[in-house]
Amino acid sequence: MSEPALELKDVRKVYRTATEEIEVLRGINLTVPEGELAVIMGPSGSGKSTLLSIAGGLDKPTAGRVVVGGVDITDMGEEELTKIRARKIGFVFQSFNLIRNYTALENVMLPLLFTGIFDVKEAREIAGKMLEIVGLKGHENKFPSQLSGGQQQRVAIARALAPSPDVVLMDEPTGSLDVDTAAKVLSLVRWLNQALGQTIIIVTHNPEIAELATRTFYIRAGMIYEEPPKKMLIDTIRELKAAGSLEDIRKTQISMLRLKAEALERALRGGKVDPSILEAEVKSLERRIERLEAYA
Ligand SMILES: Nc1ncnc2c1ncn2[C@@H]1O[C@H](COP(=O)(O)OP(=O)(O)OP(=O)(O)O)[C@@H](O)[C@H]1O
Repeated sequence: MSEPALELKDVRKVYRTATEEIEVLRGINLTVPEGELAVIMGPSGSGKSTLLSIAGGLDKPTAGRVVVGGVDITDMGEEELTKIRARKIGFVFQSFNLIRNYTALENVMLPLLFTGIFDVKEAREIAGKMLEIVGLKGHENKFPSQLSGGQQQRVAIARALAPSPDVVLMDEPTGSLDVDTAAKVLSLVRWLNQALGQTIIIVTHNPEIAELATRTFYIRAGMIYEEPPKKMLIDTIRELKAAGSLEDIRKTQISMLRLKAEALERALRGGKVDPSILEAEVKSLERRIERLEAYA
């Protein structure tokens, strides 16, 4: 049984300026089960970025609850939230947001170190594997300025996925890329969702991105609506089954998930993690491992 990777319960957001109040979100109920690739569309100014910031714990709702991987993050303080975000939520932005004077490998290592559960050696190992998975083997020591736009976005995707978060949130991930590069990045995103079982939520204007979705939502006038499911991604799944390296990548992902579970248990023994939160985290990791083993 899939559990929700993300739940928004009656989320409201009101922005107050000196002269007016804008109610951008008017009671959003959204459940994205584990393993889905959900796309949220909507016109400019409809509140897509606001929704994503709230889902990712970067901003607080005016009312309502936000639950990520079984953990309610709504009222968490900034210190706890920073670590929870690093372990449970990955972000990919339109403008890549890589650190200029860090190499590709160091950029991917950074969120792993922020989790507070991995040491430098483990972070380096996982970061190297993730860069390989996104097709950037051999580029580990390059700085962002030495990489193309598409390569930089792949580093950002590796960075978001490296801690095996419950959910990866992407805000217009191809908005800065030309058409061909965008298509390549999108097929990588779809492939990562299918191969790794990674839950991904994308907000976008671009109707082409909705073609990738296992679920499509529209946001309009502060409310969210789900579109009926489109065709299954049968061709992609066939394609993926035919790919020789898929098995190896799933094994790599399983080993990364196990490493994270071990690191969490170590952190618990060291008193670094709240035990009530840890239980939900370890369970969600176990479910992902089971799902990946079942694919094989
Ligand atoms: N910090 C803020 N203070 C006041 N109003 C804000 C703030 N952030 C966003 N808004 C307003 O909230 C509304 C929703 O903005 P948001 O960026 O979430 O929309 P969006 O759907 O992501 O738009 P786009 O597709 O153009 O990026 C807009 O009217 C915007 O002006």
